[in-house]
Amino acid sequence: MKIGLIGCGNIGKFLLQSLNCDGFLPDSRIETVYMRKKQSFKELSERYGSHFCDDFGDFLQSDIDLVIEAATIQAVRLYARTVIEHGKDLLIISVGALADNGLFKQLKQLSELKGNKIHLPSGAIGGLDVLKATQLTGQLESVTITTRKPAASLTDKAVDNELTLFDGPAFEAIRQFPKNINVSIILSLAGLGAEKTKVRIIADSNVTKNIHCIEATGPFGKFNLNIENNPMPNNPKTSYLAGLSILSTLKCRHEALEIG
Ligand SMILES: NC(=O)C1=CN([C@@H]2O[C@H](COP(=O)(O)OP(=O)(O)OC[C@H]3O[C@@H](n4cnc5c(N)ncnc54)[C@H](O)[C@@H]3O)[C@@H](O)[C@H]2O)C=CC1
Ligand SMILES: O=C([O-])CC(=O)C(=O)O
Repeated sequence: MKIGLIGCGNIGKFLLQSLNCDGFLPDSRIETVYMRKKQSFKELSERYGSHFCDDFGDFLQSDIDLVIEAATIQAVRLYARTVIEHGKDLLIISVGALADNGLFKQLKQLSELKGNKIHLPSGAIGGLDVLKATQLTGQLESVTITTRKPAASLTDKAVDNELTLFDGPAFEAIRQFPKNINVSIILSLAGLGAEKTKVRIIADSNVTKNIHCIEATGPFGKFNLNIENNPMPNNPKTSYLAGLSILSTLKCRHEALEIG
């Protein structure tokens, strides 16, 4: 699989290392990277063996089948349509962009029309299989996620113990915390939507991990998931699992046997 990557930050470099240097998926390689800091091209290209470019047209013309977005919600708004219009599959990790129902529908319709796939990995959480199964049959009544991160990842304010920064629906949570609560939107897409999915965000001066606690209830029963994620070394806002979930999504893409 020939991959194009948008964004070369924390997750982007993790993917370059995993695919191009460590060979975790022997049939997949990042061929081209679109990023804006031209001064790092030479060094990065020597390290990872990919072609780096700052012209989006050149990026799309390069020999790639699938584009991975690992940048920002704004980058999804800017580039997702064009990627699909050019007949490429797309994997989005800044999935918070899809809280915008209009954009979500547009991308879905466009990919159906072009015969391309859009992959939305589970990111820094799990349990989406439970939400999808229960939602499909009207068995899901409530979904809540409580996210607790080291205070400095969420606020400049001094926090003594803990401070609840947000308590409300997912669509508003992602508007206020676009770099910290993409997980609430993948939950919304799998379950009850961004208006009914409830979110609490807590800045905690006593934790070093990114902790997500998910509760779902309905006639099916009750579901609880508590995940304590180690952060990525260079961006403590982002959990290591988010990068791993992209590798897993890539691996499953063409497999005959599907688990879960
Ligand atoms: N779905 C999930 O569970 C998770 C999603 N994320 C999201 O994944 C994304 C990437 O995370 P990190 O790598 O940790 O962030 P990062 O901040 O380390 O890297 C993002 C990179 O994208 C670049 N960038 C920004 N706008 C761009 C544009 N228009 N075109 C090209 N490059 C652009 C930045 O210069 C930066 O180098 C973020 O949006 C983050 O919020 C992070 C963790 C979990
Ligand atoms: O990485 C995490 O734990 C969650 C996160 O930043 C996000 O959902 O945007």
